Amino acid sequence: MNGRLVVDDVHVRFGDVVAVDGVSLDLAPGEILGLVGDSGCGKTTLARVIVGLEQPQAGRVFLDGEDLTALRGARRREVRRRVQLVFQDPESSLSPRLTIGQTLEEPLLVAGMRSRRERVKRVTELLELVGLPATLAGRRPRALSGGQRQRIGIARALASKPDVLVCDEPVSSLDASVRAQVMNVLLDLRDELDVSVLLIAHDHDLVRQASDRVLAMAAGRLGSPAQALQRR
Ligand SMILES: Nc1ncnc2c1ncn2[C@@H]1O[C@H](COP(=O)(O)OP(=O)(O)OP(=O)(O)O)[C@@H](O)[C@H]1O
Repeated sequence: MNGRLVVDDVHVRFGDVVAVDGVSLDLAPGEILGLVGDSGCGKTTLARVIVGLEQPQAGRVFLDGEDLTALRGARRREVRRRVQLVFQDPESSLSPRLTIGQTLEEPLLVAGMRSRRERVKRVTELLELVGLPATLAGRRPRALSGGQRQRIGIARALASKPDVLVCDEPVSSLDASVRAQVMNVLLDLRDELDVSVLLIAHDHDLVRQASDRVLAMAAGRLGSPAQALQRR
């Protein structure tokens, strides 16, 4: 089973600010690992390093034994697609000009899926995976609710069939009433697709309920094992 993610002693600083200060963690295949911590403790920076949007000054990230920080060119793109980020704010991460279908087709095109018929079929599958009707494909983001938009954000991350999803505050922009629904989508996906999930949020209760294991981050570092909360 794929999806073992190992973060090994990652350091990131922005000028004088130490954002991530020697973080190591291990996400097992199919595991949901929670990461909690106050605003500014470095969670988003760590997420960006893991998905390759930020280059660490030191440390490495391995996916199934392969060092993601050392990969270049086509191999980098190939392995990178296996680790996808679900953004916090679907409002700003979805293009208002594109229909939902076009948004979901984009990563399929990048992955080389040339046949339009295949893409349309896959878009329908992706919508189904996140519990949305195929008819939404023709709509634009503004016609959708916040919860539906975040489901589209998750579907887009799933388009390239990743082994790892990094979810950075996936429900914090949503109303309390729809948070549980969107969290359930993530939990179902883990069971259905065997995807590993790094679930980042400041809401301890939400993370504890959804995760197999929870790590706490403060001032760029992970807490001692005594601070880590175990659900099982
Ligand atoms: N691009 C950047 N340039 C300069 N400083 C940055 C940059 N990105 C993050 N920082 C700083 O690094 C520290 C960690 O920020 P980060 O966004 O990773 O924390 P966070 O825990 O995700 O917070 P939040 O929950 O508010 O997003 C903060 O002090 C932040 O101001």
